[in-house]
Amino acid sequence: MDLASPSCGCMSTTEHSPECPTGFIRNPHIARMDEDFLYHLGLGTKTHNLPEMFGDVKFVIVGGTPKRMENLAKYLLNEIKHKLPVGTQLSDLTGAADRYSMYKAGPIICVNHGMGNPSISILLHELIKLVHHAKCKNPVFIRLGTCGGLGVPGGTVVISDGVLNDKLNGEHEFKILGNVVPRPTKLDANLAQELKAVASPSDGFQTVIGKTYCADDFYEGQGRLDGAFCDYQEADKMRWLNMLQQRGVVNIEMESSMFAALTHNAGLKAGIICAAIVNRLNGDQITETKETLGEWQERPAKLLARYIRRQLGV
Ligand SMILES: O=P(O)(O)O[C@@H]1C[C@H](O)[C@@H](CO)O1
Ligand SMILES: O=c1cc[nH]c(=O)[nH]1
Repeated sequence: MDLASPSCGCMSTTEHSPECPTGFIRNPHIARMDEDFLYHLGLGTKTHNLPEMFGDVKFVIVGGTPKRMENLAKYLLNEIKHKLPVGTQLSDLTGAADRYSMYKAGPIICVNHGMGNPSISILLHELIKLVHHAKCKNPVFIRLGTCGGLGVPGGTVVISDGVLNDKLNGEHEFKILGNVVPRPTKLDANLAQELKAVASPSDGFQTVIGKTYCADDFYEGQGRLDGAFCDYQEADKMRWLNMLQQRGVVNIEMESSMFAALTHNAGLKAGIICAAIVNRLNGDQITETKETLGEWQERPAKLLARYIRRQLGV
């Protein structure tokens, strides 16, 4: 399969420059389509005026659950002091699609991605097409989530500066037409530093930067001993976790490799900021109270709000 010669003038189909003139999508078929309907978002180029609805979007925030994204949008709305048009309220913009939920807080959209790489992949294809069709200018994509920490206590905020796959390299292996197509899982280094720069010693929690290991599931894929199945021993698990730690891995979650590979392929500035909800060197079960988990999950949102306010100058 020849995937090596993009028409945009970039080095290759896997290394587009952020200034790439073709926009965010790398698909010549789309321009030939009469209509592009983003099925899982319930939005289309004919049914909706996407530039009018989303042309002002500067930040695309994704995270697992619909409720977290709705609460985040409410919080950010207040933080950036944005007033919704009179007579309107924050509501799910995905209409009848009923797969993902999307909330718009001025120049920010908050969308839930479900669990795992396949789920976030569908969403990102459609979000990347959305910002393309809406003609958004330099939107920044950020995944805001939870993770297992590696050698950091629960409540630590982890900013990713790279993503490793199960082969311990910085690629996501896409399966396309029966071929394995590796694409780099690169995140924006400046964005990681910008997010870290808004953390403060007075926050009452620590914020660290490190590598993220992306797993395909929560249990055996992350070396847990508490899944329905387990054919290895505690010592095997610890050997693997220690080996990951030696490679610079600070956290483990389930969407980072797809997120990094797709946003990088689109030439988008992108980053990942997560709250660790367990230190995997100490155990597997998540046993904190709902209140504690809720407070921990607000921590990355606080840093995100400071970063966005700084960018918007508000
Ligand atoms: O961002 P969230 O908290 O939804 O993501 C992590 C990774 C998995 O999707 C999920 C597993 O509990 O949490
Ligand atoms: O341990 C954890 C916690 C949250 N999400 C994960 O994928 N793993």
